[in-house]
Order: sequence, then structure tokens, then C-alpha cells
Amino acid sequence: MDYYELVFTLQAEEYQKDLVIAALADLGFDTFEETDNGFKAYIPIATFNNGEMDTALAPFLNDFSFGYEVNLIPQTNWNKEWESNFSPMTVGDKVRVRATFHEPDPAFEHEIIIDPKMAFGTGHHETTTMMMAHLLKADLTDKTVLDMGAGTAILAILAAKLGAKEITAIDNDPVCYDSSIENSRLNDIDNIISICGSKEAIPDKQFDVILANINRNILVDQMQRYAKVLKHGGEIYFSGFYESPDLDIIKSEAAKYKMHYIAHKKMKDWVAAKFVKTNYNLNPQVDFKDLTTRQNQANFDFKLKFQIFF
Ligand SMILES: C[S@@+](CC[C@H](N)C(=O)[O-])C[C@H]1O[C@@H](n2cnc3c(N)ncnc32)[C@H](O)[C@@H]1O
Repeated sequence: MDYYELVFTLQAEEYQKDLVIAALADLGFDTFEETDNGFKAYIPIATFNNGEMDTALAPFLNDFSFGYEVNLIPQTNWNKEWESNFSPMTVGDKVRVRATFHEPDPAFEHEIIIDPKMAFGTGHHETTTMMMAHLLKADLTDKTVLDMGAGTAILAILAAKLGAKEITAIDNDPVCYDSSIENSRLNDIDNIISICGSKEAIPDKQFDVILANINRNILVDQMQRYAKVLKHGGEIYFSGFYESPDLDIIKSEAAKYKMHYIAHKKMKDWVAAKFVKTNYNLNPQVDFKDLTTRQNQANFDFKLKFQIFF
């Protein structure tokens, strides 16, 4: 498979970068790479018929003041292309994500080996980093986890390393499905069930924890299904959207199905938010943003356990 590589050079327009990346992701671009003065975006050339790509890009690029250059990357060069750009990344002092061709670093408790090829999820994107940071704080021991929009399965692999009993990793992109299987094998993990599909592929069972780093519209569309398969008291983590206006939209959609906002992390303009499913309405007067200290969190967990809500 050959790819288009779009090279964006930004100067004064740096602040528009995330908006352009989000718009490109909506068109099907699924791999992005930061450069010193902008970013590159990749998509299989088969996605567009002749001339269709410029037509698809025109409406939103007209709103911005910068242009782009298009290169054609044959599949044979793809691995070299990302290998030269992929550097190991860390989340806190416990987790390091590296590729097969990097040396291991025993200083880290968990090393995740990722061979991303064309799948999203090397850990470098803010949404992935924040989802990993949430997971590091969660208690996953013996839990069942659904990783929706799994990409490389980076979150599923971290969940397995943190003690989850069984992880179902679903992605509607066949390339991600293959990547999920390959990366689980590279990390010697045998309790990740990889599935290629969308919300109809979510098994009819109850999960303790759900992870969904996709985008606002897909999350809203799939919300009811998530609520159906999330256990009472279960945790659900969402990312792939912005603080404003997306977070409020996600909060109110989730609340329709008794999944209540607890807290969120923010990097650049991206957000990763934690919700809990409960039959009890949380008092909207209570500002859950201040549930950041261990004590407050412990109080909240106690109240959740005993279903007492203010
Ligand atoms: C932002 S990436 C997240 C990848 C990885 N979970 C991470 O955190 O880095 C979103 C993923 O969702 C997948 N996706 C998009 N729409 C989907 C849908 N309707 N059902 C399942 N997966 C979907 C994409 O193929 C992509 O791999």
C-alpha cells in the first residue's frame, strides 16, 4: 500500500495546528508526525480517487492561511520513514514506550514495545499520553477492560501490564487490527482479544473499565452502547476531543446513560476525562474538579461504593 504524505509548514498559524489535525483525522488521516516547523500527515493513496484529495481538503484549508506539499511514499519506504522519526517516550517514571529497534531500558517498570506501521498509538500524541496517565492511577487488577479505537493496542497492552484480567481491543481499521495482534505478541501478552469492527462488534458482556480515545462525534454516537456494557460502578475514560465545546457535549451525553463526570486532564487543547457509571444522580452543585486530592478521591470512592451521594 502506498501513502500520501502531506507536509504542513506552520509559522504564525501554530495555534491552528490541532484544529487542522482534527479535520484531517475526520477525513481519514490516521498518522501524524510533529516536525520542527509543523507536522506531516499520512493517508493511503487508495482512500481518494484521482484529484479527490484536494477537493476534500479545500473546504477547511480555505479557512486557514497555510499551504501544504504532497509527497508519495511507497510502502517499501514506510518502515524506514517512521523508524527514523520514532523515538522512545516515557509516561511518568514507570512506563517507557519503545520500538523493536530501540535498546530496552531496565530502569522502567513497564516497557511497551510498539511497531505502529500505519496504526495510531505510539504514545507521543497527547491523548494517548493522558489516557496512559489515567491508567497508571486506576486499579486494574483482575479487571475486564474494553479498549475501543485501540489503534496499536498501546492502552490495552498497558492495561494488561497493570494487571487487567482480560482486555477486548476493538478498531474498525484492519491495519490497526493487525497491529494490535502483532503488538500484543511483541509484548508477550496473551489476554488481549483483538476485534476488527465498530460498536456492533462490542461483545454483549459487562466490563469493569472502558477506554475510548476516538473523537467527539464517534464517542457521542457510541455512548449508549458503552453504557450498556459498563458495569455499575465501572470507570470509563474518554479522549480524542477538546475542552471547549466538546467536554460539555460528552458530559451531557454520558449523563443521559448514568455515566457521570469525575475529572479530566488537559494537554495543549486535548482532553482525557474520567467518568463513573452509577444509578444515582450526582449533585450538579458539587464541583468535581476539586476531586484531585487523594483524600477527596477516597471520599468519593467511598460514597460510590456505598451509593451515597451527598
Ligand atoms: C486516536 S486513535 C487512538 C489509538 C489508541 N487507542 C491510542 O490511545 O493511542 C483512534 C482509533 O480509533 C479508531 N476508530 C475510528 N472510528 C472507529 C469506530 N467507529 N469504531 C472503532 N474504532 C474506530 C481509529 O482507527 C483509530 O485507530
